[in-house]
Amino acid sequence: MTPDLAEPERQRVLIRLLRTYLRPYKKPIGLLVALQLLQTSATLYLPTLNADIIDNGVVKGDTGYILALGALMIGVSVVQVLCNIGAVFYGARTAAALGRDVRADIFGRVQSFSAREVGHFGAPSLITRTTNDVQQVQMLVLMAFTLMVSAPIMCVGGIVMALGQDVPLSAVLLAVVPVLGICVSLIVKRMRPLFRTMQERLDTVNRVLREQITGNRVIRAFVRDEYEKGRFRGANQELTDVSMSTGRLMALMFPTVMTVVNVSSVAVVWFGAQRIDSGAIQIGALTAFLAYLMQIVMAVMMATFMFMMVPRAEVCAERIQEVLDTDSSVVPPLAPVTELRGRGRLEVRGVDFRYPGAEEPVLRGIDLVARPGETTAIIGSTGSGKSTLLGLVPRLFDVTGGEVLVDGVDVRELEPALMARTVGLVPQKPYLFSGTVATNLRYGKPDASDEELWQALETAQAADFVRGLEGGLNAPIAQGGTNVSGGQRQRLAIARTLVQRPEIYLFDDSFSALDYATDAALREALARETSGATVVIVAQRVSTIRDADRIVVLDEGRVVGAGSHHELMEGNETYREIVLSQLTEAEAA
Ligand SMILES: Nc1ncnc2c1ncn2[C@@H]1O[C@H](COP(=O)(O)OP(=O)(O)OP(=O)(O)O)[C@@H](O)[C@H]1O
Repeated sequence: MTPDLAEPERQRVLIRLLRTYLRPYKKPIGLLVALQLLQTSATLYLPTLNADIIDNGVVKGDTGYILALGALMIGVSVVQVLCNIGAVFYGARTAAALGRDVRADIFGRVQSFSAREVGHFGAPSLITRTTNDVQQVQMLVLMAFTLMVSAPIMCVGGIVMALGQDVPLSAVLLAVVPVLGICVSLIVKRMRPLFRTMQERLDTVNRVLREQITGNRVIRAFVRDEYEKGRFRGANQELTDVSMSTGRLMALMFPTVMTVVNVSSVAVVWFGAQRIDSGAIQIGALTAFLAYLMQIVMAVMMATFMFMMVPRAEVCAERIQEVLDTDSSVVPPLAPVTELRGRGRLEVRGVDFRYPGAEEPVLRGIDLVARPGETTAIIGSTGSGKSTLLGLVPRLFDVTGGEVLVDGVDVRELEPALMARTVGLVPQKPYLFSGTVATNLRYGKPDASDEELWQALETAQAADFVRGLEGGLNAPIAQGGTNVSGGQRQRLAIARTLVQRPEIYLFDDSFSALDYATDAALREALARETSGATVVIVAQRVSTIRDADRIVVLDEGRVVGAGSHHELMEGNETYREIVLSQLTEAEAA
């Protein structure tokens, strides 16, 4: 799904992301750079001071000199430590702020997505991108703040200071630095593709896990635990394999670097001893030289650490940017209509709809009108396009042809808040959020009073069951509403829409999990409650819709008939077939 970008392009994506999100933090970044400069200079100065103490204090037995320079060394060390603390503090704070900002923007973008974009990325991948991917970029930033200033200065400064101690001895550096550079870049190069695979496999683990948690009941019912365990084991093993491969490369890095360090230390001591023997340098200079060698190697090591993180962060940045650059296919109107003149007349005019990527449209040339004060029912066989049609009204998707009008205004022109006030959809698979019964019912109208909630519950035939719950309105609801039954969930979802009091009610097969008596009682109460409103009911069950003012029959995405129950029984073969598959001739009459 993620396009495979070329390496330079991927680097540009990371740089663009960092530039955008670091721009507001110029001041703290400037401060931490200054602090890093100071602390690195102090670090570089210390071995020279040490050499001075040895050569001019210890060797000559000058205690006063040792004390004076010792005090200076303590002062320099204090400056170094304080600057380091300050730099780490500002670095961590800025990196955390960057992470927060990127996460907020991804979340905002995902919220604007229609079902089409969510389907394109997949929920697990969107979650990984918002959490893990952002964290990788955040970690790189933190590392860069600590090292980007200090590592190059340490490296170059170390070389300059080493040259200052003894030029011929510095020839050792000519061999050490390139050898280190080559070893490290070879290892990093091999790591890049592995990191990309690692993020993708992490996505897979998340997907499998999510599916297994969501589908837990089905897995139990089919006793497929072993099969699912195997599936997870496979995904988990693949992630482990790629992690092991990167781990092995990282493990290779340390012995390689340490070998170079040790060999070069021996070389420095060997040549240094000869230089001391010949009187060219003093013992202090050799000590300082060794310290600078260590600083140079440490700088290269730290830079390597950072570069090891770059490929992974690049992959993550690309995945983050992909989400941020994706526009919702349901675009908010440029000049939104904020008020409607009417009571919620719904008209579907010549509507076609094709799902993204599908060859055939699922709806073709649909015309229908649902008027205020009337109940319009839509019936049709499974897969005939009923849910799709309802979804076009609150713009879960936008039509691919024709138009959907509310009080004569195209829904694509409506201000989202006005849309929410006007159209209330009870989806086929209602979703309840974690919280309480009350927080769920107030979802569309946060200021609704308890009386309003109870009234909606009464109408939805859910009052008795809520009264029976411990805590009543404050009874806890689990994520997805998994701690209530399917029928109870449906009724709570109906009550939630009733609390909102929209002008157009869309019930998508919302009575399917109810028994006949509850279904009838609910429809009767609903008729009283929603009188004056436009009600559209999608149902499979004939008894649910036979009393509707108008019944629209859908077949393979087309309207094949419309009228009252009796009219359709007389003249519509598709309707007759559906009805007679559920009722006898006598019952249907
Ligand atoms: N997200 C989607 N992507 C692609 N095709 C889809 C999608 N959702 C539904 N479809 C297809 O569109 C057609 C109509 O589906 P829809 O859910 O609207 O039917 P329905 O009449 O509501 O069915 P049911 O009575 O079973 O709920 C089906 O053939 C289905 O395969």
